[in-house]
Amino acid sequence: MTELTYLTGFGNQHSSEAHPGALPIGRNSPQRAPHGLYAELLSGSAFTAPRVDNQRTWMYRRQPSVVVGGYEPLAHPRWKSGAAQGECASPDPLRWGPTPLHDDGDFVDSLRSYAVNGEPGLHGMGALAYVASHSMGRRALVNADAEMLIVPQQGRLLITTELGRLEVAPGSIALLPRGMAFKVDPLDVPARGYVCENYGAAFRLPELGPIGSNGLANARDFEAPVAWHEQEEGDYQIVKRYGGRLWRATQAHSPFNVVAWHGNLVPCRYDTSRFMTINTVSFDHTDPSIFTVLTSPSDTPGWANVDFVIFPPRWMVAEDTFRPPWYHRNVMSEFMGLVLGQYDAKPEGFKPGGASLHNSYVPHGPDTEAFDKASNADLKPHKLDATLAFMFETRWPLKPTAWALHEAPLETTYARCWQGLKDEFKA
Ligand SMILES: O=C(O)Cc1cc(O)ccc1O
Ligand SMILES: [Fe+2]
Repeated sequence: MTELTYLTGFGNQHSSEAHPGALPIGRNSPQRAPHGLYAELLSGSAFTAPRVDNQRTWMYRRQPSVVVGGYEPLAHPRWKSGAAQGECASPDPLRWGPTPLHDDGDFVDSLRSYAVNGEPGLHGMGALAYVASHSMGRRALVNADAEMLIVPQQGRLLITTELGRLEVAPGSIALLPRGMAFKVDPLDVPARGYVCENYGAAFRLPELGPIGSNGLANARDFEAPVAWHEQEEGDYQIVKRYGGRLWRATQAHSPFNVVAWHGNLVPCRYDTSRFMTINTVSFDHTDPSIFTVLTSPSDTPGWANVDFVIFPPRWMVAEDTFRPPWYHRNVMSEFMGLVLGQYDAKPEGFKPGGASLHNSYVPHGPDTEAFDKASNADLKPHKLDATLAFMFETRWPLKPTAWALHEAPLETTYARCWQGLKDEFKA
C-alpha cells in the first residue's frame, strides 16, 4: 500500500479532492455538482448549534447514501448498547485478563461490550474490545448511535472511511464520527484493542484553563484523511447500529465513493506519544483529569459524559510524595485498559489487553505490592517508560454486560490484591 497522506488539525475546516475539480468552489450545492457527482451533507450537530460546536461535512459522491436496500435485523450476541442492555452491577471492583486472541471474525463480528450506561444516541457510553482476524471486505459499518473511539492494543489497523483512509498503530487512536460509514481492517493479524462508543456530545479537546494556550493534546497533531474512493464495483453490505441494535442492508456499490469533500466533521487519528504530559514539579499527585486527551461533555458543566484519559510515559519527580494513585472512591466511573507495559498502581496484576472497572463509589488504588514499593522508594527522578494505560471515565455508573460477567476472562480474586494492606497505626 502506498503511504497515506493526512490533513492536520483538530476541528479544522478541511477540504480534499481525489479528482481535480471535483470540489465545487464558492458554493456547496451547485445546480449540477462537478463531474456528475451528487452533493450530500452529513451534519453532526443541529443546524443551529453554536459555531464552536457546529460540525458538518459536504461530500461529493458517485451515488448518494439513499441508494441502499431495506434494512433487516442482524443478530450480534456480544455488542450491547445503553444501560438497558447491561446487567446488575455489584459494588465489587472488576478486572479482566487479556481478551483471548481467538478468531472471532472481522472487526464488527468480534466486538464485545464490557460495560454500558446511558442510552444509545442520547447520552452515556459503552466500553468494548475487538479482536479482528479478518478484513471486512465489502462490508461497512455505520454507527448512528455513537461516535467510536478506537484504541488499538496490538496490530496496526487500516480504517477506510467515507472521507478517506487512516492507518492506526498501537499507541495511536482513531475517532470515527457518528453516522459516517467506515470499515476496520487489520494490517497485522489478529489485531486487538478497545473501543469507546460515545452516545453523547462529540469528543473535543478539553479547555486548558490556567495551563494556557499549549499543552496536553495539541490540535495540530490530529490527522484527518484525504479523499479516496474505491474503484471496484459490486455489492456492499451496510451494517448499521441504530437504536441499540444491528441492522443489515445490501447495496450495489461501495459507500466509499466520495470523490471530494469539505467540512469539519471528520474522522481522525492521534499519536499519543505527541501528548504533552503535565504533572507536579513539587509535591503531590495531580488529579488524573490532567491527562485528558478528549472529552465529551454532558449537560452539567465539568461532569463529563465521557473523558478519554491516558497514562503515558512520564517522569515522576514529586518530593515527599506517594507517587502512584492515592486510594479513592469517586462518583465518576472508571473503565481502564492497558495498551503497553505496566501501570504503576498494579504493576503485575493488570495485563496488556486486559481491562478493569472501578464503578461509581467503588474503592480502589494501588495494590499491596505497589503500595509497599512506593512507600519505601528512593524518591529520585524516575521515568515510567514503555507504558500506556488509558481510562474511559464517565459520570454515570457502568453496567457490566453478560459477556463481561460470564464469558470474558473475569478475575474472581481481584479484590484480594488489597488484602495485604494491614493496620500499621502506631500510637
Ligand atoms: O484509579 C486509577 O488508577 C486511575 C487514577 C489515577 C490517578 O493517578 C488518580 C486517580 C485515578 O482514578
Ligand atoms: Fe481511579
